[in-house]
Amino acid sequence: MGQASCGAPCGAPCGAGVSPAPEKDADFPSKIPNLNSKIAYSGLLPAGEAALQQWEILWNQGYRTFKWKIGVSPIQEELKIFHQLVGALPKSAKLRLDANGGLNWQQANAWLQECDRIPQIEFLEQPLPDNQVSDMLDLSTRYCCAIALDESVATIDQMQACYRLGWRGIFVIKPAIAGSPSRLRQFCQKYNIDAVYSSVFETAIGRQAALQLAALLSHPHRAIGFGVNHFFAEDEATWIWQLWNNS
Ligand SMILES: O=C(O)CCC(=O)c1ccccc1C(=O)O
Repeated sequence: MGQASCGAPCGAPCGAGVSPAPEKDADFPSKIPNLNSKIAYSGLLPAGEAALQQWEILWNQGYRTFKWKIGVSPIQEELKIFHQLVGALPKSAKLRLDANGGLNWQQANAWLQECDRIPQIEFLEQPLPDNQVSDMLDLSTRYCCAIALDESVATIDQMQACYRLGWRGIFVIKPAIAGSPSRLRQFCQKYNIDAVYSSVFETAIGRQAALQLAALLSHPHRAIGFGVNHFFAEDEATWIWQLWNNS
């Protein structure tokens, strides 16, 4: 769990412990049985300038947390779009930045400096390549902005290794690739992991299984990363639900 203040030198309120505002479940009522819970979804934005148009469409569908990919174009270009995006987003919105391990040390520091000035930023995800966990631990002590690990914690063994190394920040968990659901449940519950459950664009069946785990184990104040259906030409969840209810 995040704490109220991180002790970083900026003195600003720390994002790590701040609960995102309660959100409307974007897929509510769910087309999948037994998933009509109050879990909020994070809407995935396209990389680059396209995000400037897309966020509002998702906002109007009920999304209040968004994820934007960074580390794709030159940093100065991305920072410019980032400031436009943050300026356009309502103050109550939350924005997650996902670098997919695409930044170097200097760029990660530059992004975190920017993030520390912007309260809407919920976290920066996987700033450095997956094998640079010690450097990400180091980064997490330098800034208020929370950091999430994703590629570094792809499997349960990796989650355990990072926990042993001292990682107490956010774990982005992809149930479809993590491994045994019962081991995953044990790990999350035993160590009270600050978990963000997230999609890997799985099939409708994989999505249903992942959402069930997410409903059980997700940090209650964090949106889950399953707001991805707009990236598919067809809504598989609808398709499979119709298949099962064709009587
Ligand atoms: O996590 C989310 O919010 C959306 C899902 C997402 O970003 C994603 C989807 C498929 C494969 C990799 C990733 C990723 O987190 O990098």
